[in-house]
Amino acid sequence: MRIGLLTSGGDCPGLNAVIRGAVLHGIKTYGHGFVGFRHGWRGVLDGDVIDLPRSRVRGLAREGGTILGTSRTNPIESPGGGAESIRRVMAEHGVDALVAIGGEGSLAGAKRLSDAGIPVVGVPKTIDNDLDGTDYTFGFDTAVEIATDAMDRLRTTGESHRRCMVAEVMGRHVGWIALHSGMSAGAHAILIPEQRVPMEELCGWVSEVHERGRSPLVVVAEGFVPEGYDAGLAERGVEGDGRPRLGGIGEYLTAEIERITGIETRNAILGHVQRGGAPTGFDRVLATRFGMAAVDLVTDRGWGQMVAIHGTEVVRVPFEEALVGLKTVPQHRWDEAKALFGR
Ligand SMILES: Nc1ncnc2c1ncn2[C@@H]1O[C@H](COP(=O)(O)OP(=O)(O)OP(=O)(O)O)[C@@H](O)[C@H]1O
Ligand SMILES: O=P(O)(O)OC[C@H]1O[C@](O)(CO)[C@@H](O)[C@@H]1O
Ligand SMILES: [Mg+2]
Repeated sequence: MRIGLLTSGGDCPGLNAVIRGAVLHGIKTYGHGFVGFRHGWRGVLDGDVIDLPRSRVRGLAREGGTILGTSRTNPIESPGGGAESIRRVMAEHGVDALVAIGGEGSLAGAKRLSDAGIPVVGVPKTIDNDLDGTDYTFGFDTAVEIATDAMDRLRTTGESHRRCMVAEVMGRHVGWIALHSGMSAGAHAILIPEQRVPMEELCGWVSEVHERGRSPLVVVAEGFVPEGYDAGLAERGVEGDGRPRLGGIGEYLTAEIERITGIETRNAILGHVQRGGAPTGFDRVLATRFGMAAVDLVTDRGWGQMVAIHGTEVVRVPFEEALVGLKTVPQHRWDEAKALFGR
């Protein structure tokens, strides 16, 4: 078979390891051939294709980003989109099947194409870890490592000045990165989109920590909204694709904490640093296994499914099961973390 790979949505560490795992396993085990579509679904619509021989994936497991490039192109509603155009492009390039490596948005597109008869399977990716149907997505562990390292550094400068430090991490709809990096760095408050904490409660935690001689560390996910405030708190307009532009809640909290508690406070927005650079060992292994399993899935003609990890086993999950809703932080995980906030 000749298999076309594409990476779609925000990039994340481990995408290249998926490509390498798929190509090596596919060539060595089955004798398949591989091409890559450039810039996500855009390349599939435009027929923008590169060959992926074994030599092209050498050493890729440790490289960040994606050698194919990515985009947030909608494969159906974009100009030139739809199953018929994609079928035509695949035929022109002799591509028998697609492996879509993406988050919930990109895989929703893959599901619709699969429903329309396109032979496509999925590989779940995102630093946000918000995809249901898999215990982990690769990229998440790397993002947590990067954020933890940044917070360790914020703590030493914070302690030196007896300041409160606010660290804003990614997490548009869910707080997994905030929860894990905050817990790992010993944060005194963690604020996530799933929980609407009032400002008074947050300031209470900050003051208690300061009173016992420590420098408070507050970790906030970009999608957090304090109780009693509306969702438009950090108005920064919208992205090209209509998503609200996030980033800024940390700045807002910093001013509010300083105003309410009188404690000198500083803010750091970690932003895209969390998505850059080499994947951790955990993510390299997960991504490599996902790439290999996706090729097994294609070989078995398991269209309309994605690979996933349940416990330590790589499994197959139908798109329709995996894409029902986002995997949010459950209440008990928040309660567990909250027991360590403040005093
Ligand atoms: N139901 C859908 N049908 C077709 N295309 C979709 C659908 N939902 C989203 N998309 C397309 O997929 C693109 C990527 O989705 P999104 O921006 O959510 O990224 P993602 O793949 O979920 O990855 P991440 O959230 O990690 O960046 C969207 O910009 C949109 O063009
Ligand atoms: O790269 P962009 O378009 O700024 O997107 C940022 C978004 O992508 C993610 O990194 C992954 O979905 C989110 O955490 C963040 O809100
Ligand atoms: Mg998404």
